[in-house]
Amino acid sequence: MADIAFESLSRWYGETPRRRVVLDGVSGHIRAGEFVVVVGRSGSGKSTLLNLLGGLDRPSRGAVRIGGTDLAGLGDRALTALRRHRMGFVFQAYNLIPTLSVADNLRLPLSLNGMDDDGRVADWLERVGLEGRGEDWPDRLSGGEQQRVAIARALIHEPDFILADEPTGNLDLENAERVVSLLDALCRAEQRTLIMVTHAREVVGLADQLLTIREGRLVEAAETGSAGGPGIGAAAP
Ligand SMILES: Nc1ncnc2c1ncn2[C@@H]1O[C@H](COP(=O)(O)OP(=O)(O)OP(=O)(O)O)[C@@H](O)[C@H]1O
Repeated sequence: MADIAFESLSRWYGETPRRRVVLDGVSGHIRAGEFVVVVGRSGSGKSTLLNLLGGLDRPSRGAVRIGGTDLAGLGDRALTALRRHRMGFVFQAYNLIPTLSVADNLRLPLSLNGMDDDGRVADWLERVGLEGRGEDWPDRLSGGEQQRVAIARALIHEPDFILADEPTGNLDLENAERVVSLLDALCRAEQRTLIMVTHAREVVGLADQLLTIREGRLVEAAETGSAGGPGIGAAAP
């Protein structure tokens, strides 16, 4: 388990005079085991920040440190290894491999990490409420079911960090609530860090930390209010 620190993080595209700055010197600290929600308007830089924290992209300036290790000091192979072992990703479009069964989709991160099945696939299918569906093709599953497979796939190799980019973007309210509470519960049970980009404001109430981005900059908490408020499924006061 490790904290993530990011300092003066910037990402731009192109060169001056056409340089386009999409993330502009953002700093923060994410403690191991926290649920962090990233919100902001479309195009504000949320996915850009998530991709930098997850080592999917490299900053133009500034640093990301995971447990004190500066990602800039890692070559591409080391960065790939860090992502493979220590991170799990969940995207809006599920991104399951359509030519592999559900169970084989779950076996993929295991084999990439040199881990045996040892009942893990069946265990994770059960944890996400899909017991007995391992031999199905992904396209036989509903959107909500596919996203639950994607959650199992992101967690099965026991990563320290789960990065989720709009995981409920394609789902109706009922499935969205189920996916968010599943991710929250599964990460909290094992003290895994969960960083989620979302447009669903109701998720904010579940977060330990809220990062609000406006035009590439972090908005101070005092400007947005705290991360309190009722979450998905919370009883009305
Ligand atoms: N490869 C690229 N080249 C140029 N601009 C890019 C590139 N990738 C992203 N951008 C721009 O960076 C800005 C921030 O994009 P980002 O995907 O981080 O926004 P976002 O807040 O996640 O948006 P959304 O909520 O719509 O997904 C956008 O204006 C986008 O057009």
